[in-house]
Amino acid sequence: MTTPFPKATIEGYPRVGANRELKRALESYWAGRIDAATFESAAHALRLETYARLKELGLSEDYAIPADVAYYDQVLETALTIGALGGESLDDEFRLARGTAQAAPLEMTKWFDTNYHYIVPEIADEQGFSPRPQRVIKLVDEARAAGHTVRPYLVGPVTLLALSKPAEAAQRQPLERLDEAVDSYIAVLAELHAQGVEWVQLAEPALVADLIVASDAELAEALRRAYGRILAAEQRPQVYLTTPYGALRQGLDVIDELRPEAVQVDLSVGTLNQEPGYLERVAELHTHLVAGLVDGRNVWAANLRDLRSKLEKLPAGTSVTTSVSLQHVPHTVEVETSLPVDVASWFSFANEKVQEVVALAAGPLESAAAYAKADRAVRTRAESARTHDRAVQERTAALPGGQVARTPEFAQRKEIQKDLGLPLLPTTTIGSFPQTKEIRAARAAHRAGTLDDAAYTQALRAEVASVIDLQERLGLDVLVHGEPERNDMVQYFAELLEGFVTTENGWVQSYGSRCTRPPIVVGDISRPAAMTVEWAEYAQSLSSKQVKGMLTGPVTILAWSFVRDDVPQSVSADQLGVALADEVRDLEEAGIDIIQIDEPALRELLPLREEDRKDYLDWAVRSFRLVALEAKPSTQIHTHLCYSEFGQIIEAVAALDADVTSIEAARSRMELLEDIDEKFHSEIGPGIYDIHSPRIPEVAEIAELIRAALKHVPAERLWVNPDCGLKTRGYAETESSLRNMVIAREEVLASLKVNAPA
Ligand code: MET
Ligand SMILES: [Zn+2]
Repeated sequence: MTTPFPKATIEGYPRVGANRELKRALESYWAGRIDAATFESAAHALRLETYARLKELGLSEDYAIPADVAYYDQVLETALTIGALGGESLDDEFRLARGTAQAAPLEMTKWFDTNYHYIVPEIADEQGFSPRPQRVIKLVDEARAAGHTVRPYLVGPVTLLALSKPAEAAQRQPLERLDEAVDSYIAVLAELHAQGVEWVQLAEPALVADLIVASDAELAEALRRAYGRILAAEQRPQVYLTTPYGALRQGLDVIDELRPEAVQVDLSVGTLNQEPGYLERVAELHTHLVAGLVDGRNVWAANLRDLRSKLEKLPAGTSVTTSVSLQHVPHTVEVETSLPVDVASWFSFANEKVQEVVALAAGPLESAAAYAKADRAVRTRAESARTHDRAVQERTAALPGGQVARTPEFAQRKEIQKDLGLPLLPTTTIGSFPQTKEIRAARAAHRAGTLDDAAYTQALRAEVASVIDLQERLGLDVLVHGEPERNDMVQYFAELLEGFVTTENGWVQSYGSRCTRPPIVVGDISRPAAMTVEWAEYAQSLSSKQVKGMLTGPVTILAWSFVRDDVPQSVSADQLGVALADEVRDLEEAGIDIIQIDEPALRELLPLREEDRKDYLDWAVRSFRLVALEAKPSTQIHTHLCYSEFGQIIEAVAALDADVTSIEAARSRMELLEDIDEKFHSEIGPGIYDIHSPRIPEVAEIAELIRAALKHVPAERLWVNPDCGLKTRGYAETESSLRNMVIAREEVLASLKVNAPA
């Protein structure tokens, strides 16, 4: 007798803890304040608390609760479980994730199109795959001892290998190792079976994306190969194959042939809009269907009646789950006591989403109260003046459609901007200077009400003055005010714009122990008053050199917030575009001649499917251009990008039409610049040193990088700057690094003059 798949489940749950208990335990352990046993027992207590809570919220059937736990990252832990990396201990995991004094950590990159970052396994040719099921068995046992029958979770073999990369000098691509990896999965599953586990979750989100390493067809073929064997194994739990984050294409037909015992599909509103007909296609599957109806990646209360009608189009007996793991949303709305009351009822965080899943599965007769509450939330939100601002809508409706362009064009602007009087190879920084303990303490005290506005402003101004003084002493050409007033480059703007709310405890895991608190776009966006002018103006008053105004661009603001689900993102992007354009105008009026609009997240929102990308890039580029559209030709507009490789979207970066583009390049040793000349017209500041490391770059190596850049970009177009902002660094290293940067620039400049034809 086998246990049937539960009627209601979720794909995953936040791991850090409602009060960020795991974060604290991790950081205490890393700092040596607690030992391994204390750490493990804190993590163990947190897991059991989570299981008990989920049960209480309604996930009471056996195997309804996923044991998707990981200390650092689920990809890394799966790789350790199948023995793809060597090592398996706690310290092995942290060594791989965080590096040591001798060894660099593994790379980290974005998990599909979310703001979660996973650890990229690097697989060496000589690395065998030896099953290490103990980690998962331990989770099963500890849950059992507490009376819970949980469902072990592993990233599936196709996704694991598609997201891995070959170790240095490895000849073989990870996906070529699929058969070996599958052997190890089979062994792990056999061990789970021996322990009496009846369901295991294998997550295969790679199937919903067009990846650079493999096309949709290739991934579907890998799926066939891998699961053909996994499902043929005799000693195994029933397989729950999940496909979150989007719609399957060819993978869906393969799954229908393979027939794992249960299959999850993402049926969120967003995915169904992208992929019309998906609901009908999945309804035809010949397996137990688990409908991912409750949207796991946003914070909006579900329209239960609408979702229930979708569920009714699926075969009788279909189970209900979330579209993706709930790890992307905060724990609970309950603790948010300072949200406006009307707004609070529109939100569902993780716990509330669990209740939605349960109510959907039970139906409107059994859960009448939940449906009535959902109806009310849907109605009041649609009717609220907070979501619909007539003036904002009229303003964006009056904008020209399609692409917009700043005039005159770049070549003419460049002539006009010569009046800025900048030297050849100008030096600058990306914006933030170290956020000192004192600044953080002042911000906390101000928040807590123990430091009044005047004293807080005074502390910030003193910091700005010292940052300006430092840059003057170092001899930088274009200065910044240092951004001490910003807790975060997105939250700062969200707090000052209409149309956003921010939470007090809405933490979500970004990576490892790192959490962020994304603001929420609730409605139409506008700018009630200038946001950055007082700081830029004050900084400019202290120097005769130009000070750059510093703005975060529309795409990055949206990428690092929870967005609306009642309008397309392009609508919010246009609204942000014109709001920030007003800020540009006010900065110009305050005498600021250089304005930087940061778009580090431009690559992040790139859709998983190839055919959706053009559309995205069109509205993304448009929103940036709206910000700069009315800028005076004499105003030099900069942009800054980092955090990813931009090769794939380099044309869109060029299309931003900034006058100067600074871009992360030090780690790839200027590779990016190889064919930049044909694709790019603007001036460019490839990051000349890596700010992610405390290491102080030497003059010679910076000079070498500048020379490497000069091979691809003429001196008239080249800027010299670090890779990114300096807010995570200390002052001592910042000062030495920037000093070396300025000296290196002088050296290169001198040799250019010597070599120049008379
Ligand atoms: N202006 C910002 C800073 O310097 C840009 C950061 S990009 C992640 O911090
Ligand atoms: Zn950056």
